[in-house]
Amino acid sequence: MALTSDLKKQSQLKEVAGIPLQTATVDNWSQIQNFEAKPDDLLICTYPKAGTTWIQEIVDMIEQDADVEKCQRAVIQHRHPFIEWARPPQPSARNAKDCMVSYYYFQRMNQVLPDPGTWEEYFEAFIDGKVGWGSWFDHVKGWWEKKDRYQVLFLFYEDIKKDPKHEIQKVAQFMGKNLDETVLDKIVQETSFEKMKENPMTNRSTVPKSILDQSISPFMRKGTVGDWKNHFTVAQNEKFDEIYRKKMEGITINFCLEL
Ligand SMILES: Nc1ncnc2c1ncn2[C@@H]1O[C@H](COP(=O)(O)OS(=O)(=O)O)[C@@H](OP(=O)(O)O)[C@H]1O
Repeated sequence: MALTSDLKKQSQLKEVAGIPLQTATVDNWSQIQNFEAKPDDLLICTYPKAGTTWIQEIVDMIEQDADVEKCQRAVIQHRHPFIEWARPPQPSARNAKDCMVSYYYFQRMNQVLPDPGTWEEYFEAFIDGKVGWGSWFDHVKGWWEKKDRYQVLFLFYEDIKKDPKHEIQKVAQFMGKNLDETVLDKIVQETSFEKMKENPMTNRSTVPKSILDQSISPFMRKGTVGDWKNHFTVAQNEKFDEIYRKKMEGITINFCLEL
């Protein structure tokens, strides 16, 4: 308990160009900024809680031709290290409302991120981009505007949820892989929420409780589209939609908010 609250106290974020980030990231920023990708590197660029772990597992399963044993070689955060963790594009977007709810629970259970406060407080902080890794709006707008200029595959969490086979096929094509039907079906099965929730290489169960306290909220929490409806009040929803319209003006992007 003491360790937990000490970590929480040290979990204040610092900023780079106005974007709140973890202290270790900010302290190593020059090294991170100098990262040079190799021509065949594949970057997964997700807003927190948008389905990072899901797309990481899908990409690894594609690379390994659905060899489950090979995908068990290490935990997901080692198979696909985070550049900004200073131990070192494929943006995946998830609708802002579900991201907000998922992030709120994550900040409650993650002892190295600041305490999110009440849901009402968090709602305001998220809208203002005063959360780790900054504004959802800036992330999505930034990548959406760049997607046609670079070799970028823009994916939506909600689409993967709706038709995983079709979306996984799209990722494989982007990676230049031709998957036969059996391999594809296996990837769909192995990357389902239920399977990944039970898989110690993806469910973060190997991370100590002093860092991720899964008794507060599991890392693999619900994995659904539309959980925001259980959290947003009518007034919050109206306010959010108004802000969304303003911030996303001129962006022709359609997020699915329920299935
Ligand atoms: N296979 C699969 N299917 C559906 N949903 C899945 C899957 N794997 C992870 N998830 C859900 O994604 C949310 C976690 O997002 P991230 O992996 O981006 O989190 S993190 O930023 O890396 O901490 C988190 O969402 P919530 O359940 O809404 O909290 C996870 O449950």
